[in-house]
Amino acid sequence: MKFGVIGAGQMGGGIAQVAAQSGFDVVVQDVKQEFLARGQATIEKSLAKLHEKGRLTGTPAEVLGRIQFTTNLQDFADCDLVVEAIVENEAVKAQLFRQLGEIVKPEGILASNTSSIPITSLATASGRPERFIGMHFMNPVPLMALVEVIRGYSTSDETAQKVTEAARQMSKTPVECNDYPGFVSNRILMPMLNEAIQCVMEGVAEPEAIDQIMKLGMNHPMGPLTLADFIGLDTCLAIMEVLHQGLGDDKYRPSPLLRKMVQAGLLGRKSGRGFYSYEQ
Ligand SMILES: CC(=O)CC(=O)SCCNC(=O)CCNC(=O)[C@H](O)C(C)(C)COP(=O)(O)OP(=O)(O)OC[C@H]1O[C@@H](n2cnc3c(N)ncnc32)[C@H](O)[C@@H]1OP(=O)(O)O
Ligand SMILES: NC(=O)C1=CN([C@@H]2O[C@H](COP(=O)(O)OP(=O)(O)OC[C@H]3O[C@@H](n4cnc5c(N)ncnc54)[C@H](OP(=O)(O)O)[C@@H]3O)[C@@H](O)[C@H]2O)C=CC1
Repeated sequence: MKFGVIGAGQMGGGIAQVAAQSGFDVVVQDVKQEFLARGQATIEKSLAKLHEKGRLTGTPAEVLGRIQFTTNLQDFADCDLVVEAIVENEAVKAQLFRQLGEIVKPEGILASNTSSIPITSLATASGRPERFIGMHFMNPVPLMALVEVIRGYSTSDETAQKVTEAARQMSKTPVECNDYPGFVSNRILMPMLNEAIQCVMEGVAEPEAIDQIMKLGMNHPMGPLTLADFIGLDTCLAIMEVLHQGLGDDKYRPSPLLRKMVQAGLLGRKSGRGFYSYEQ
């Protein structure tokens, strides 16, 4: 299986790593060499950690050796499955899928790791809606068990079956759902994170207190504000916008504080500051 990944950010890097760990030949693309270098460094760190704990089959060098880094989309021509993990923006993703539909061999499957954007709409842009699907990995990809598999309106049974099988080969548990805004994962998770942000805005409690209450009181592994910083506040805002527009209910309105923080460039862990500060 030749496995393609577009975007070498936190999700794309993680997906490429896990695909290579499961023995696939992987090609990962990003728009600039510096983003590829950053993605490679993150993969190397994660592989070293897994190796140290005895949780890696083979050596980090063997796994890394199965990953080709490129800035050229033509390198996806002979891929059997390509997973897109670029910015959560429908117009940008649709434009990419129009190009990929022309480049990837006709029998190749195209998938999006989108958190919320309609799979059916991206499938139409790709020009191969039967061989298009949502393959939604969770962050951090090397540690999280779930892949949410989202069928678009025209996704074929064969495509769903192949992608489910690929997820299992990657030691993940695929769970299917239908194409509604935010699918299941983010329709339920993101309003909770948005509400935690609203609590900060209204002065209900300090961020640390909100996180502690949810960690100690509900046994969540991370508090909601730590998790929002981890996901990326730009991504959280983009998901809330899709929920708000797609479901047409004001209960999904993005918190004004979330909007303001994104406008200020406070994107969470990836920009060095969100609700908390991080070393870069
Ligand atoms: C937005 C979307 O569309 C969908 C989404 O993905 S939503 C986000 C979904 N994800 C979550 O909700 C994550 C919630 N958090 C968690 O489950 C946990 O905090 C976690 C699994 C991330 C970490 O587990 P934890 O028990 O808190 O332990 P923690 O000590 O932080 O990490 C465990 C180990 O894994 C390691 N680790 C963390 N990330 C790693 C990675 N990417 N690769 C390899 N190792 C990693 C840590 O270094 C740590 O190692 P040590 O034990 O040697 O210190
Ligand atoms: N963060 C999370 O927890 C999760 C995110 N997702 C989804 O995964 C996708 C990626 O998110 P995430 O990894 O967090 O985002 P990041 O910002 O970490 O990474 C996105 C990467 O894609 C690059 N990129 C942007 N546009 C293009 C393009 N046209 N072609 C190639 N590369 C491009 C970005 O470059 P640049 O820096 O220049 O923009 C960046 O390197 C989104 O759709 C998101 O909703 C899904 C599950 C969890």
